[in-house]
Amino acid sequence: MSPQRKLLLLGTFVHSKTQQHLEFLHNAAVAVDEQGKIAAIERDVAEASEAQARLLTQLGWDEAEVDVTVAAEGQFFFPGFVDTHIHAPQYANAGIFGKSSLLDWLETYTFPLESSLADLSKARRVYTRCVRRTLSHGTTTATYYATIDVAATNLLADLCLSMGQRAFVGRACMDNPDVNPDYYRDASAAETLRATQQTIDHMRSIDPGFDIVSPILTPRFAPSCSREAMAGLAQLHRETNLPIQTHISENLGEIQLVKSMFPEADSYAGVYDKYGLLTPKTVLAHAVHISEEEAELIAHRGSKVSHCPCSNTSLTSGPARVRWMWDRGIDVGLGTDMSGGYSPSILDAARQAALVSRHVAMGIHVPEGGGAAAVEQEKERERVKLTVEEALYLATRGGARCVGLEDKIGGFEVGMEWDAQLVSLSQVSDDGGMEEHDHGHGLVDVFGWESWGDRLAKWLYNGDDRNTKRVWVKGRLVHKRK
Ligand SMILES: Nc1nc2[nH]cnc2c(=O)[nH]1
Ligand SMILES: [Zn+2]
Repeated sequence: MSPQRKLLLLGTFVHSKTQQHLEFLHNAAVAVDEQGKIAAIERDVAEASEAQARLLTQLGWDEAEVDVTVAAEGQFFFPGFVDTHIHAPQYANAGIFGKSSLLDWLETYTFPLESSLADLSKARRVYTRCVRRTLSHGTTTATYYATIDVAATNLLADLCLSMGQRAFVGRACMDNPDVNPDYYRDASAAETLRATQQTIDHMRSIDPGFDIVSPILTPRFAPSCSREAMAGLAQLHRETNLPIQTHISENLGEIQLVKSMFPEADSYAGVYDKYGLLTPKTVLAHAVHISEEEAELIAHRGSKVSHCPCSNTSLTSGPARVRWMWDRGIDVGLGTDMSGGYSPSILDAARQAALVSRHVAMGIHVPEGGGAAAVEQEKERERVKLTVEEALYLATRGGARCVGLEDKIGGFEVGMEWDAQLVSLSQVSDDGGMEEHDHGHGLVDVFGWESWGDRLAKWLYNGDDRNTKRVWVKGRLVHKRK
């Protein structure tokens, strides 16, 4: 890859300071070095030009070696989104799920599509589009499931690297002949491990430090794996410290299936724990129906949860309880779970997380007739609702923690990497029209009197890819909207 130029970004920067608070840096400047790292931040200067001059002097950088990007009025820089759970091959099915729920959806829609991507020209089309599309929605890091096919999985890794999306790429492991169809499964546990190793070797050859693209060990979900395959993947994790991803407790039928298949375990989480897969580097997608004991076990092991609200609604899996998981000390991020979820957008996932938390609130029974119990339940209803700040935290820093990148991405701090998006919200002109340059800027209208907090709320609830003008990963410009 050709060496990158240094960057200087000027204007308003917004990021999560904590889970509950956004921080707004106005008239600020961020300097990014050739390695894509934030070298310095200057805040609260009177004018952008002053910030620029100060930073260049402080760093000893020459103006000629720096590319400058200025966020105009109504624009701001925001950390790139982290999608902690997405199926790249299923992109071709986004929106196609009818009235299915998990187990029949897998059989009817998903396995046939995934197996067809052994055709590499088809895989290239779908994967190229998936990476481009998610980048255009501001996803700078994606934790992908691929398929069982080694060549197509390696191709996905190649495409992420060449298009510049930070990615964890997992070959789907599924060797159980009783659950997986004959036309789409690994021949044996040994084959599962051998094929997985081939994808690890490939990713090491294209990105030796796993800087942009990293393998992730991917037992599809307990029912699709033999005990030997799960134990073997856990052994591989202990040898390599590679991350792990899988699904857990998404659907009631699935939970029954796990119970009948693994009588030796106390629970679904107990199956993964028994076979060594519950680790601090494990991301568990869904966790809709986990019990108190399972939550305690997951928290104790330090495993993370990818909350996939769009998928959980689309496949009628159920409403996952983010506040409840946070209360128990579980780190949570967001996943599109495309195409269980129909949307490729993490902004959309954040919005749906906020809405689903309100459904959780509405499900809390408030006894009639008032009294202390009713007051408590009313308070609880309020408490479980996610705020705008919390939803945007889930989309950025929360996701970064889930995938072990909290020191590198998710916020703007010196030493972190420049994974960011430039967001633009339309300014309404005095006559109620749009400012000339704002045509085609999407659904968000800013009148000018809104606080910055309110602007972010408008973006969360009505924003889309039309608002994402530029996207960078590790300092490299990876998407630009005309
Ligand atoms: N949502 C979802 N759940 C799964 N469980 C096993 N495989 C899948 C999948 O592809 N999507
Ligand atoms: Zn999934």
